[in-house]
This record gives sequence, C-alpha cells and structure tokens, in this order.
Amino acid sequence: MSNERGLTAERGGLTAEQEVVDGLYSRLDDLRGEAEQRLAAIRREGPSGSPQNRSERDAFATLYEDRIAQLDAVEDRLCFGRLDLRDGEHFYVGRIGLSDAEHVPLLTDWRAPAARAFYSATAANPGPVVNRRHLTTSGRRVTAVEDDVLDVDALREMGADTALAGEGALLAALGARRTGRMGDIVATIQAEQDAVIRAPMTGALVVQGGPGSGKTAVALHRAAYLLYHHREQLESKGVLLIGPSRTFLRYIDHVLPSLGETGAVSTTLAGLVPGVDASAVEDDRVAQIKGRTEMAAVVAAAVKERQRLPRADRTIRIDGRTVTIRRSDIRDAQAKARRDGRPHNEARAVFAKEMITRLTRQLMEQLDHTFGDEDRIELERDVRDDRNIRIAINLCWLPVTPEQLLRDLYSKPHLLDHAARGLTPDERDLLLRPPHAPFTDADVPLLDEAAELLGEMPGGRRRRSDEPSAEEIQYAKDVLDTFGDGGMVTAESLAARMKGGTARLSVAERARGDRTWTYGHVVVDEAQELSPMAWRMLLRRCPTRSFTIVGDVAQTTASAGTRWWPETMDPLFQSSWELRELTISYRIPAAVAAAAQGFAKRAGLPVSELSAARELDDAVGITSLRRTDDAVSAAAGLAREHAEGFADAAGGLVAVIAPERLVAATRAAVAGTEIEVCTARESKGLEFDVAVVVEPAAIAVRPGDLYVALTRPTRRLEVVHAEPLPPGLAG
Ligand SMILES: Nc1ncnc2c1ncn2[C@@H]1O[C@H](COP(=O)(O)OP(=O)(O)OP(=O)(O)O)[C@@H](O)[C@H]1O
Repeated sequence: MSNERGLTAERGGLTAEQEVVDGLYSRLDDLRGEAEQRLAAIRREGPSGSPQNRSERDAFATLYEDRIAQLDAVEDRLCFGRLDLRDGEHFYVGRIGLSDAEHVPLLTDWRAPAARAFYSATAANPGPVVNRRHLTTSGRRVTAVEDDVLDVDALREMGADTALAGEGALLAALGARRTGRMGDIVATIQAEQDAVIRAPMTGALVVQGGPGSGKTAVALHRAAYLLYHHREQLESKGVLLIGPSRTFLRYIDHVLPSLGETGAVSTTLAGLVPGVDASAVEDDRVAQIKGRTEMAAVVAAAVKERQRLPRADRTIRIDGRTVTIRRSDIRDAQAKARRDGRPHNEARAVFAKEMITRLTRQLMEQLDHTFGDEDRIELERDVRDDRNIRIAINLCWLPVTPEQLLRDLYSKPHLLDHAARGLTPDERDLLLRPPHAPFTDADVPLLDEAAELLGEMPGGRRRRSDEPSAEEIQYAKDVLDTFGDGGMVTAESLAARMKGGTARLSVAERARGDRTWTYGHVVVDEAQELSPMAWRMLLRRCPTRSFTIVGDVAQTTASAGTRWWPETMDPLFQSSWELRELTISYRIPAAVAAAAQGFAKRAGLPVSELSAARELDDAVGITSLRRTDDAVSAAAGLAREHAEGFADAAGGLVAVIAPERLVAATRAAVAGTEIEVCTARESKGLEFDVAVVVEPAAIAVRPGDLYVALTRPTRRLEVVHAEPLPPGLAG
C-alpha cells in the first residue's frame, strides 16, 4: 500500500458534483430556515394560555431547537459519497437523509439499508454497485472525488485493486493532524467495521480489536445506527455510553452530535451513582478484591447485619404497664418483612408495623375491657410514639444509607470479619480504612449494590405517581423470567425503573439524575477494565441485556479486569453474546505496530492480530541515555522540538507518557507549552500525533500499561530511556 497515494482515481468532473452538493446545502439551509421561523413564532406567543397549552408549546419549542441543533451539526461533510448502480440509477450518501419539498429523496442517510453498499461492496462482492465515489469536501466546496470501480470488467481493464475502501479518502483522514477531539469516520467506515456497526441489536456484541482498530469509533457509530433503526424502543429509554475517564468522554463528545444524535448519556462508571465523589486512588490489590463477585455477598451480609436479633427478651414500661419485646416476635416480624421482598430500608415499615401490632396486643391483653377499632388505633399510636419502643425497634432493623453501610464495613473489623467470611484475614486487612476515608472507583459498584439492597431511606419514598402498577410489575417479572436476574434486581424495583416519567426533562437529563434508570442499550468502551462487580452494576442498568462492548484484552491494566472474554461474558450473558474482531489499526503506522507488538508478545499479552493501514517512514525513534537523571530533560527536549515543528505547520498534538514518579518533573520541564503529560493509564483511549514514552521499563511493571503507551501516536513514537529497554522493544 503506498504511503501518499492521494486522490488520484478521480473520474468525472468536480463541477458536476459541486452542483449536487450546492443543491444539498441549499435544502439544508431551507429546512433550518423553516425550523427557525417556527421556533420564532412559538416564542412570540409568550408564556400565556393554560398549563396544558404551555407545556405543548414548550414541547414544540424543544422539538424545533433539537431540529436546528441537528441540522447545524451535520453541516461539515454533509454529503460524502455517491453510489452508481448496475441499473443506471445513482444516489448520494450523507450524514442525514434529505428530501426536497415534493418528498423526492436527495440524500440517503448513511445508516439506511440502501447506504450499506457504500461501506460493504467490494470488487469481489459488488452487489448492485458498479461504482462507489468518495467526495471530499472542505466547508461547502468539493475538493476531490475518488472512485472505487466495482464493476469487475471495468476493474480488470484498469488493472486496479483496492483492499481498503476509498483508500485515498481514508489515508487523507488518517494523516490529518490530531486536534484533541475525536472526529466521526462516517465517510470512510471500512467493511469489517461496518459489519459491527450494523450487527443486529440482540444480546451482547463484544468487539475485540488491537489499539487504533476503531473500537471507540465503531462503538459510537453503532450507537447512532441503533438509535436510527430502533428509534421508538431506544428514544424513551436512552442509550448509555460508558467511558474510562472524564478526559476520554471530552475527547469523544463531538462524535454523536456530528452524527445527528443527542439521545445518549455518556458517563464514567463512577458517574452512574449520582452524588458520589470517587476521586481517591487506592492500591490495585484492594481494587481487585472489591471488584470480585463475592463482594455482592459481603454487601448483602452487611445489610442483613442491620436486621438484628437481641440476645434476650427486654421489657419496657409504657403508661404504667409493661410490654416485652420478645426475641420470638422480632424473629417473626423480621421474617415477615423479608418475605415482603422490598429493599431493607423500605421493608423496615413492615417490620415496625408488625412489632407495633404485637406489642399493642400485649397491652390490650393486660387491659380488662373490650376494644373497639378506635381504641385499638389510639393504643397503637401510643406504642408507636413511645421513645423507648421506637429505639428498640430501630435497633433491630436499622435504616442506613449505602455510604454509611460501606464506611462502617470498612472501618469496623468485627463487621468486616462477620460479613466477609469468604475473604482471607489478609484480604480483610487490606479492605480496612479510617471511617472518613474518601471513596474510590472500585467502591462505586459496591455502593450501587448496597443502594439496590437498601432502597430509599424512610421519608425518601418515591412519589405515588412514579410507583409501578400491577401490570408493570408483571411485565418486569416477565422480563426477569426471560432474561434471568441473577438476584440483582427485584420485579418491583425493575418495574419502577422501567416506568417512564412524565417530567418534561429530556431522557438524558432524567436518566443522569436517577440511579435506578434502565436504558434501552448500553455501550461500554475500554470494557476490558471492568470488574465483575462493575458488570453487575451495568447489567442492572439494562435488564434486557442489550450491550455493545468494545475493548482489547491485551490493554487490560486493572487487576480485576478481563484477560479472556469468555471468562467474563459467559456468566453474564450465557449464550447471548457474540465476539467480533477488528484487525486493522487505523491509528498507528506499521513500524509503531511492529514495535508495540514485539514487546507485547514477549510480555505474554494476549495480543490480537493487527495490521496497520499506513506505513510511514521514520515512525519510531529510540533515544538511549547513560544517566536516568537525563531522561526527563531529553524527553521534554524532543517533545518541544516536535511541538515547534507542528506550530510551523498545520498544528498537531504532542504528549509525553511517563511513569507516575516522573510525571511532576516532566510537567515542570514542558511548562508553558501545549505538550500534554500523562501516565500510561491516563492516555488510555486517546491519541496524539507524536508520543514520547519515557523509561518504558518502569511503565512495563504492568505490561498492559506500556502496550497502551506505545500505541498512542498517529505519526511518530519516541522512546527515551536510560534503564534497559524491556525485551521485545529493543532492536
Ligand atoms: N474507518 C476509518 N476511517 C477513518 N479513521 C478511522 C477509521 N477507523 C478508525 N479511524 C481512526 O483511527 C483512530 C483510532 O480509532 P479508535 O480510537 O476508535 O481506536 P480504538 O480501537 O478504540 O483504539 P484503542 O484501543 O487505543 O482505544 C481514530 O482517530 C479514528 O478516528
């Protein structure tokens, strides 16, 4: 494959295509103008009228605002392709579908079935397509056209052969300077990526692929594709997108809007439990323990511990009489509350009511006359309001928040010993910490597990109108019967989550603030890092188990993460999951791929087969130093050189990826420049034109970390070292 093949295969005039593209933009302008006029008309009406009229008007205003935002977002590269068919017809492919005022189609949405051939037709398997044309535009101007001739006879005459669809357009896209924001790839999606994007929405689709194979891009385009094809099903529930860090979410946050979609909620795992600050960092061994499935039983035991049976019966004086709080009554009332099936905090009311009934009965037996209903109710009120009785009942069924439950568990050795019997004493010691220590990422799934088992605190009950009806609960039961719940969610709480609210907030806004929201589909990026407990948390967010999961088991850095997909996926999805692989790296040049893979294979990482889409000269540089002390200044010097070079040209991103201990010094050494400095873990999922990797041996303490670091650059990898290079990287 040549390096700078360029857009040479141009046939047919730019002028003709420019006219078509002008027509499309003019239609886009008309539609935007119409929406703006309607919005202005609604705004002119002002806030008068009945509440019903007002909410209708608000709903329309939101509709037009969304439409305008969508039309704005598709401005760049509105149209990027044309297909010529065997029957002489042709049509244009673009970001959205457009028709003229008479409903004659002008532009076909890239996600429509007809557009599929744009991505999947090959010379060997052209279907009805004889020619695929890639249009490159800059602003509204067509700057190049490139044809893939798929008619076999014509192809033979030309003596051409292409492995990558629209190679010129693709190489131009891959060679573009990085801006720090991920762009969409809608104009150049390749066949193996297209097959993943358009795969049916059943069960879980796991996409394994080496670094730069487009997993993130594919996951985002699949989300847009699913929203387009399953609009009704997904719009009211939303699509959840999980990314590894806030930096990463910022990096990708343009992509879905540029595809005309705003219905996805993107967040980190920690963001799924509103109000929790999980900013603290902890030892990997502790995170690994917290990530194990057994921790679900530990949390359950900690909750159960709040349902206590005192050692002995206890008497309490009330209004000159004595009642006995009997162990047998407590045991019966607790059993009744558990049978009720509601979470701990909510079931407390059942326990308390039963105890009050039994204590009232004791009082009635002591009083020597017959009771009417009113007398009994009054007596019950006396019992309920008695301070000592309230305390005694509370002690046997203690309401607690998830945060307090975990803080107690981690800070009280006797509680931990009791709840975590399955852990070794050493493991329990590792979990111990002071009561006010801040939470970490690995605590989030445990907090979520606890929240699920505890439910709302007394007084914090859901509003009546949000409570599910018997039919909704039955439906939730059916869903659980069909998919199996693994004990993670009750039919009642599932039904409550499935119930659509009536608030006028967008789905994304409502979902964000509600821990119990369930989504129509979940997309997980860097999924190899998730622990079994994190997976439990995600499964609760999507009881129908409709998932797109992308990751690379060779890049796993979390010790609770996945190294072999079946091990993680089989218990979660049984047979309802499918593995697909992506095999071409679009990010890294061939020489960088060879260096990174050489290291990874020697380190025993489970690397995927990966070929690079581009060969660039001079893509790897190794600087060897005598003194470790020089590594930071040498790396900073190299980074500055590249950054200055980019400043003269069309821009470009430079990063130094350093071991944790050298990060602060490196930051100081590049202060005042745009150069990014990060650890390997922080660089996960991101990319730069040039990556300078400092002291790789120190990063390779966790081999997955170094594999991540080495695979970040799109143009050049610089390795700077004084310590010996790790095996496989040298030479
Ligand atoms: N078909 C394509 N056309 C143009 N660019 C592409 C294509 N596929 C991927 N890319 C580009 O390649 C780069 C790497 O893609 P992406 O980040 O999705 O890879 P990844 O597999 O998620 O990588 P990692 O495992 O390192 O996170 C991105 O800049 C992306 O835009």
